[in-house]
Amino acid sequence: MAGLDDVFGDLFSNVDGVALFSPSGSYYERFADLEDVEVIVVGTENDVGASTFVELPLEFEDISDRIRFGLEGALDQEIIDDGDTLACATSVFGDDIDTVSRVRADADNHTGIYDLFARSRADPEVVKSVLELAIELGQKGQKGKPVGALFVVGDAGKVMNKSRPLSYNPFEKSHVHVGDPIVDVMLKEFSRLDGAFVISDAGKIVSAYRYLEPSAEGVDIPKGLGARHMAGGAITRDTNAISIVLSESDGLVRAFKAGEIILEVDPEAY
Ligand SMILES: Nc1ncnc2c1ncn2[C@@H]1O[C@H](COP(=O)(O)OP(=O)(O)OP(=O)(O)O)[C@@H](O)[C@H]1O
Ligand SMILES: [Mn+2]
Repeated sequence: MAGLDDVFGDLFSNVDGVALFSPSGSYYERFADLEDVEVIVVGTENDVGASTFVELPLEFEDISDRIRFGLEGALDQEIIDDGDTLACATSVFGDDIDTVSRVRADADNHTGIYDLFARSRADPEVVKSVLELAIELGQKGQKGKPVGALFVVGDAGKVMNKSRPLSYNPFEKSHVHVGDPIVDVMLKEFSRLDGAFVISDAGKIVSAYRYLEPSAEGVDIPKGLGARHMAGGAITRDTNAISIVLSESDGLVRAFKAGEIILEVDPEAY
């Protein structure tokens, strides 16, 4: 099998580092004695107590999203340099690591998936909570029926200025935050209603029922998507908010930042 080692060995020869995605403790330990190899652990939790760690907001089902998040995070945290080549080891089929990808960290080829969480106006935990809520809503729907929803997160003052109420605001005088289980139930209940939810940087629900009126000029959203996605994308170009949109028609959750679509996830995969 020496021949195969030569061929597959190219995948990890001369790499600048190894990124282990959610390794088990025993897997991680096997790297401890290797010399001259920088080991970066990427995962939703640092179970193995690695000293170099990039936290994932969720275990991205899409492998390229998972790897991009890890590399963009490692670049941002200055763990690796632009142009470094990494062997990224992750699991595709089961719980154990079964796949190695050789990937070059290219700062110019920046998807913004890490920035969406770590470099948005809103608190990363707030972005994560809203994304989880949208995924859950996509899985369950409202009383079994598919439901759509639009969450605009961060820079709430400006978002309020670029929108108008469709109805009375049920959150008018309340001081409630996303992530609170009762609030999550309320948000799911109100998702039947028209318009957008506006959420502050700190996660306070500022309003429901907002009709967004951003200028949609020059905003590029995937073909086939309608007014909800157009408004959700455009508001993130006119303000420093990000938006998370659940589509009633195709069931996918999409995130927008700076007028661009950054992430697309299928709730059924979680
Ligand atoms: N500018 C807007 N601001 C807030 N909500 C909006 C806006 N435009 C549309 N919506 C909401 O989106 C809903 C669906 O509109 P539409 O079908 O055109 O969007 P879509 O992008 O195709 O979304 P979906 O994939 O869920 O159908 C509307 O009923 C309304 O509640
Ligand atoms: Mn539609």
